[in-house]
Amino acid sequence: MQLTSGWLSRLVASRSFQSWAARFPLTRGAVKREGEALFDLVAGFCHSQVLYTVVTLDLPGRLLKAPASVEVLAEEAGVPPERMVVLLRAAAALGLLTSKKGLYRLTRRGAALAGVPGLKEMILHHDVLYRDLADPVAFFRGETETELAGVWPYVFGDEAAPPEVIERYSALMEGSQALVAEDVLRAISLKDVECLMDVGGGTGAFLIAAGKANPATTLWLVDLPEVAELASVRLAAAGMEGRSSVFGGSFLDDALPGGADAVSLVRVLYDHDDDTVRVLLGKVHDALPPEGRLIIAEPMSGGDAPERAGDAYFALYTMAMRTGKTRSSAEIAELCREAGFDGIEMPRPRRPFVTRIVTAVR
Ligand SMILES: C[S@@+](CC[C@H](N)C(=O)[O-])C[C@H]1O[C@@H](n2cnc3c(N)ncnc32)[C@H](O)[C@@H]1O
Repeated sequence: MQLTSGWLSRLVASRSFQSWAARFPLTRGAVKREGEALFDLVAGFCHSQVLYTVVTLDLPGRLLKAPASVEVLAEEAGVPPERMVVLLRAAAALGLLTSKKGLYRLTRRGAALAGVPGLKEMILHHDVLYRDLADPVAFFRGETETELAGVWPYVFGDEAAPPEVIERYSALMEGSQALVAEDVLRAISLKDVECLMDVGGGTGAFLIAAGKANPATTLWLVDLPEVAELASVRLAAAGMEGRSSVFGGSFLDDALPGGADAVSLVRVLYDHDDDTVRVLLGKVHDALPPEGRLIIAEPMSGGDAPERAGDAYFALYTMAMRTGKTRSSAEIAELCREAGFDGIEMPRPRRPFVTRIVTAVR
């Protein structure tokens, strides 16, 4: 429901109007829906914590094997039965579980939670984000020292982070890459691309998917040296050793290799501030030949039409990373133009919460 004028907002906020609208047949349906939506916002934190507990206790994995009673699940999870029933009913209310004849089982949404690649890991690493948001007013005032930057050490140019930290963030990205690659490769044809260079390509999951869909394309990956090593192993395991090259280095310090006719930046820009993005796009521009293509894919802000995933989740997440920023496709397009690109296109996103896409031509 959108209100554009002040007097209308004041009317809707008034108690007498609310009570009349909740009874009047033509408005009571909308009032009920608005009330429910408002209460969902009130309760959102509890919903997230129920989800976090369900995933931490691996209830989806457990119930995928067989339905189970409160008592069995309580025993297995080490939760008292009278508390377990509260958790299970909460998960049922959120559409994840259902119960029949004393047994809990997964709903379709619960089964999706068990099966969507990378989702479980994403939810589990939210413990850090939730700590960062524990005092949200201080967070928005910029008064907190957030921990999330520690999960992504490269954001402060810390390229020599401990291997376990690098492996953890790489696994997190690799796990969730399948959906991104699916949406990008559906939206964009790479069939005319002779050599695709995936910059900040992680362990190669996107490049492997692109390579499978385009068997004639040569595959190049650029990432920090430790990540590049992991990528070489993955590309070899995918049988793509012969058609791929991996470059270990920093796109902040080094020029990008020249010779590719397309460059992809998948979930890279939103890690960095505008100055770093300008430097990176400038290097991509230098590395591409005339008519070379740039493909940018990541979750984006809705801009003038804010949307839940981009503006009420990723924008907070990237802000907690400290150097990050969730931009709208229009903002990304503008940065591309500044770097000398044109021919900007923004294919309609299939699942904006997974990724949006901006493409440009050198
Ligand atoms: C959020 S991850 C995205 C990985 C992959 N593109 C994906 O979508 O799964 C960002 C990647 O950029 C890489 N990266 C960050 N700073 C970098 C730098 N200065 N030079 C090269 N790669 C960098 C990280 O190591 C990481 O693999």
